[in-house]
Amino acid sequence: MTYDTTDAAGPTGASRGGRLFALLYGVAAYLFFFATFLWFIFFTGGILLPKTVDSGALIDAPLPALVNLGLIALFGLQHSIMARQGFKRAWTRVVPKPAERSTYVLASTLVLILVIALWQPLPTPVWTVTAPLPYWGLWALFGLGWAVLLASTFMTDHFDLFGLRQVWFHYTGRSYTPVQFRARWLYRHMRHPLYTGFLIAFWATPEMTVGHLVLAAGFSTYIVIGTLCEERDLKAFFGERYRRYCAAMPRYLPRLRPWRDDA
Ligand SMILES: C[S@@+](CC[C@H](N)C(=O)[O-])C[C@H]1O[C@@H](n2cnc3c(N)ncnc32)[C@H](O)[C@@H]1O
Repeated sequence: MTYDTTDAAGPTGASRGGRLFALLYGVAAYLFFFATFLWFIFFTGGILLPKTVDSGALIDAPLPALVNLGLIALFGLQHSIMARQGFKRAWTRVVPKPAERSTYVLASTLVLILVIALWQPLPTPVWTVTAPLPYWGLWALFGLGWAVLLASTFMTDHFDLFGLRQVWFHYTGRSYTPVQFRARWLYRHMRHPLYTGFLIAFWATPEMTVGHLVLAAGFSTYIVIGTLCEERDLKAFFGERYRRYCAAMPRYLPRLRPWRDDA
C-alpha cells in the first residue's frame, strides 16, 4: 500500500514541475468536488436551485424512475470499481500513483454532476409534514446529517480521503504512508458515522416525493452494499484489530458506551 517517492531521481522520478502539476491537479479536483457536493446538498434539499430533486425538465425517456435508478447504479459502479485494488493497479499504469485518489475524486464529481443534471423529478407526494415542530425538526435533521458527514471525514483523514495528502507528500518528496485504523470521536461509538450522516440527510425531509424517495432508497441501498465491500477491505488491511472493532461496535447507530480495545 506504500509507494516510494524518494528514489535517487527525485520523488517517483518526477520533476519539480511535474510534482507541482500533480499538486495543482489534486487541489483543483478537491475544490471542484467540494463545490459540486455543496450543489448536491442544495439539490437534495430542494433549496434555491432551478433544478432540484423535485423540479426541472423531464428528458424524453420512458419510466423516469428507471433513469434515476440507472444514475444511482452508475454512481455506485464508478465508486466500487475504481476503489478495487486490481483496478488501481491497472489504472496507475496510466495515471501517476500520487494523483490516483484525486482522479477518483474527479471521476466521482463528474458522475455526481450527471446525477444532478439528468435526474428526473417525480413530484407526487409520499408524505408532507406541515406542523411547525416536526417540520423544523426534519430540516434540523437534514442539516445535522450533512454536518455529521463532513465532521466524520475529519475523524479519519479528510485530506487523504480526498487525495490532497497524497499529492502534498509527493510534492514535498515524502513517502506515502496509508492512514492507520482510527476509532476516535464518533468512530468510538459506531463504525460508519459518515454513512449514517448520508442516511439521515437523504431521509429527513418534511416533503417526501416519489422522486426523493427513489433518491433516498437508491443511495441507501448503495451505502449498505458499499459498507459491506469497505468492511471486507478494511478487515484485510487493518487485520485483527478491525475484526474486533466490527464484532463490538454497531454499524450505523451509535452505542453510548465508547469502544475500548482491550486486547
Ligand atoms: C467514505 S469514507 C467512509 C468511512 C466510514 N465507512 C464511515 O461511514 O464513517 C471511506 C474511507 O474511510 C476509511 N475508513 C473507514 N473506517 C476507518 C477507520 N475506522 N479508521 C481509518 N480509516 C477508516 C476507509 O479506508 C475508506 O477509505
